[in-house]
Amino acid sequence: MFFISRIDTDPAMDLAEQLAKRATQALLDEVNLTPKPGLVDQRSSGAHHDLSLDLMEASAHSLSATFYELALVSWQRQADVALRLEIGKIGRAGEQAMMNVTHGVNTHRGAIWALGLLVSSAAMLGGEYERALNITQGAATMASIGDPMQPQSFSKGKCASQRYRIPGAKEQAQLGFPAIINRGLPQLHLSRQHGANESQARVDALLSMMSSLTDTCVLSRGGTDALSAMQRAASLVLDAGGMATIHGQTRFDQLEQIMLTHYISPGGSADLLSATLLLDGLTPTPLTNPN
Ligand SMILES: CC(C)(COP(=O)(O)OP(=O)(O)OC[C@H]1O[C@@H](n2cnc3c(N)ncnc32)[C@H](O)[C@@H]1O)[C@@H](O)C(=O)NCCC(=O)NCCS
Ligand SMILES: Nc1ncnc2c1ncn2[C@@H]1O[C@H](COP(=O)(O)OP(=O)(O)OP(=O)(O)O)[C@@H](O)[C@H]1O
Repeated sequence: MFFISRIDTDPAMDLAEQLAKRATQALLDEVNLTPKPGLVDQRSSGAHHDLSLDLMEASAHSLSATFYELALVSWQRQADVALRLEIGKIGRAGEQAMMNVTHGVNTHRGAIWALGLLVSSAAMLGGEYERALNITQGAATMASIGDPMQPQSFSKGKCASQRYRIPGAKEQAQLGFPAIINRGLPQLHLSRQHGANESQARVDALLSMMSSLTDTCVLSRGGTDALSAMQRAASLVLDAGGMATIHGQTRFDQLEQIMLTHYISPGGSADLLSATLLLDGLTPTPLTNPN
């Protein structure tokens, strides 16, 4: 007689593992996507003196444990202050773990925030979601609950938000990631439908977000003139047909020139591209209507 030994698997741990793997992969896919204007990619460090592809990849790998913990603690929980406190603590510990790996360089702060909230929301739903909106709405609810333990520290993003009176990373999450829902995901699906290859479609998605996002990375380095110039130039690439066309690629070169002249980098859009790729993998139904 044979006995089959059965090891019970824990659905919460299974989902947490899957979400952590996907979130880390989304960060790796974003940084490896080439060409990107002003950002670290496979060609160069763009407009960054303290970042490199190796550093970004090491940082992405270091965040797997944070995403796993965020998902595990959120499994089938309701959005409330208790959970907000827990994920705030894990998110800040993740920022610290990232800083330890990068020796103090900010590689992925905005990404921990955006992908962390999305991973948490997906786990709150117990992995049961059909559309990206289901996940972004839960993330928005969590982002809107104040964290009483949040330290009142200085940040360039907060400073730019207040100085120019524009929404930053926090507000983007509290509003349910409109840049992803209205720009990144629809553009990704549209470009694929129009025959762009996967890399071209992903760059188009990045450009679509760059054309409207009030990116505090850009504002703190270049002010409103640089932000407007970047938004305009990104939108011209898409107007010309996007990265799958010769005209689009010519406009992309012009955009890249603007980024390097102003020494600016769309870090916020890059974070939201990672989040777009994560959601696209979790909920592959297109947001656009092909008709
Ligand atoms: C909200 C965060 C990102 C801090 O934002 P703040 O603007 O104050 O700081 P900072 O300039 O250091 O980082 C902003 C980051 O967001 C990205 N970003 C910039 N502009 C935008 C924008 N308009 N939309 C989205 N992301 C943006 C940038 O890439 C940048 O890395 C976050 O670090 C935070 O508050 N964390 C606390 C931990 C927590 O509660 N975590 C819970 C979920 S994991
Ligand atoms: N491929 C990428 N290349 C560069 N930045 C990226 C990339 N992907 C995401 N980012 C985001 O951009 C942010 C870095 O922006 P930025 O360099 O403006 O931050 P900083 O270090 O606070 O400012 P500064 O470099 O002006 O001193 C990171 O926190 C990260 O979230």
